[in-house]
Amino acid sequence: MQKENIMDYDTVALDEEKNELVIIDQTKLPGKIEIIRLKEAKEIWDAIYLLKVRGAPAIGVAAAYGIYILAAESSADTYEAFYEEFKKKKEYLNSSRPTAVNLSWALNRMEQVVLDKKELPVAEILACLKEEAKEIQAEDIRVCKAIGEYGLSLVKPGDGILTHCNAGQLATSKYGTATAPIYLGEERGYHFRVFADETRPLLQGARLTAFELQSSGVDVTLICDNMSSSVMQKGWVNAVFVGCDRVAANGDTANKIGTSVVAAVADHYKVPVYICAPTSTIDMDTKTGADIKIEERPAEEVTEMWYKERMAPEGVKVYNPAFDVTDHELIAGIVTEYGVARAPYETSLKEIFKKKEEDIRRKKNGRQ
Ligand SMILES: CSC[C@@H](O)[C@@H](O)C(=O)COP(=O)(O)O
Repeated sequence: MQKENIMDYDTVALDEEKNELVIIDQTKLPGKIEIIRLKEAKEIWDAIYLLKVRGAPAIGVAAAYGIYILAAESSADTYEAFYEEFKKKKEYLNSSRPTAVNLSWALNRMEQVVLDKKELPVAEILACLKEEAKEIQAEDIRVCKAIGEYGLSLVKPGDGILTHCNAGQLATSKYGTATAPIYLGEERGYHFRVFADETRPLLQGARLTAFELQSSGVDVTLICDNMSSSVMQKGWVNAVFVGCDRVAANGDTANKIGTSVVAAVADHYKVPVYICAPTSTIDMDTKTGADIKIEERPAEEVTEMWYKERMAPEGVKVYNPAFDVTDHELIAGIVTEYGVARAPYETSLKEIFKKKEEDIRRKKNGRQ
């Protein structure tokens, strides 16, 4: 049955009975809320590549359910055959998009289950895989909420907040990352004034962020990407909150193309830029932003997508990187579920991971 509000839908879900991945087709938003069901490897790969499901954490959750669904269809009767098939499917899904580290992070976590449960029959390994995928999603919700609390401590009621792309509920399982402080603040009467960059070329800010914030009753104003300087110059922005696709060990951050422009402008106007980053998006194996692979996407996204008529001359050269890297020097803080990391990030991010390890150890001991 059609629900009234986009916020009442799950961005990503598993239909356990039918063994299908259920997602909102985000390419149809905001015009149409269309729920689609996926089962085949190619369908899941396409959904991620074509941005039907997008945003680093949501991609991770979709990949976790996706690999479980594919594994559950396996007819392999030995562990070796099952694992061989699993690895091929995992590599295939992992090739759908290169920049958001949550994709490989979630798939590696799922593979670890297959390795750890080696001694069990395949049917039991499958049950463990399903639990792990569900836990990845449940964790995503807890993590976003914690990021929201830490983010909220950085702003005050009535503040103007600018965001770029969509790091909202539609990019996660709930709350979003960059929007989590906004949603929690809204519940507590902070009444932020939010500016959402439209985010060319695919308009995630206009189609998704403005849509979900407006649907939640948040005071949101849509601006074109070239207007951030104007609103900051007027003193309307107290902080920038953005999400990320991969944070390197030195704090350099890849996020949607245009984020580094916003950060450079914010630096000029002395507006702090906060990167809202679940630890699943922090890649300590990547030293600096220069080591992050930036996805390049088809020229048509720039020249014709979303337009009734072509917006550029036929045959014109187009450069269409989907992400850019914001230098760590432009970042005031990296807001994680374990607190806010500040420069120097090499040290503070290590401290964040230490807290995470302690937390995992504590929880494991509590269960024993
Ligand atoms: C919480 S989502 C963080 C990022 O993934 C988001 O800001 C972003 O850049 C999304 O890009 P997209 O190409 O739409 O997947």
